[in-house]
Amino acid sequence: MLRYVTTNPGKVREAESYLADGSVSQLDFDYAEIQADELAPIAARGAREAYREAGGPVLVDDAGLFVEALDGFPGPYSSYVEDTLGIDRVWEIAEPLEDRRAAFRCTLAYCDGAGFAASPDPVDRGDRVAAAAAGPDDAGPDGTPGTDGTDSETERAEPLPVKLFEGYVPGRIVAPRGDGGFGYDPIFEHDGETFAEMDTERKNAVSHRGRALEKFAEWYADR
Ligand SMILES: O=c1nc[nH]c2c1ncn2[C@H]1C[C@H](O)[C@@H](COP(=O)(O)OP(=O)(O)OP(=O)(O)O)O1
Repeated sequence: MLRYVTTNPGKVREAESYLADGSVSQLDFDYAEIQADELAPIAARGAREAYREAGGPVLVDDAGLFVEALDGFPGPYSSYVEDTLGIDRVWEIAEPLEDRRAAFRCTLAYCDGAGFAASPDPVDRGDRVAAAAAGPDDAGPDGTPGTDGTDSETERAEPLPVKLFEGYVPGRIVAPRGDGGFGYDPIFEHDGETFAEMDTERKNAVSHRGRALEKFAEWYADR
């Protein structure tokens, strides 16, 4: 059973349509998020921690809103900024900007305790630490074992391999509109509609999470 690791029910709702019925369940686990400028190392670390917690395959979803004229703020800190300022005040910060272009980004990190380069023998998966690297197409710098050093919480010689999938959607920050979705959806407009004005199916067809899930689902089915 694959566990989709998040405390956010909005993410689960969107992920469900990409993951076959009954093959995945939510793991409501609040892994420690490291401080980093990019989502990939945060998601990769989270996936290793969640794998140890779950004892089986996990998919971690780390996402954020990046405002161009604010040098990517709030980016990896989107969750903290939503909880502290809230989206109305993020709109107030963006309103005076001439250029309100922004993007949502999502990184999915998959970890099952095995490597991914060679086709792994399912019987041999267990607790083995494989040295195989994540594929170059979808991997960020942290997808390759050894790049973030030894995990201090364990005695492992190498960090567990993690496979990364990234999704991105461009748009712009607008005054809040719509009741659907979650998080920053009411202030993020894509193609004339805010994400909060779209239903889940329409949002998935264009969103950062939809793109990342599509890549993951394709790889997962063929692995
Ligand atoms: O499609 C989206 N539509 C609107 N807002 C979104 C979206 N995707 C991410 N976001 C915002 C919500 C949160 O402020 C932050 C994600 O933070 P992030 O740490 O990945 O997730 P989280 O704290 O909500 O739950 P968890 O870490 O348990 O998965 O970006």
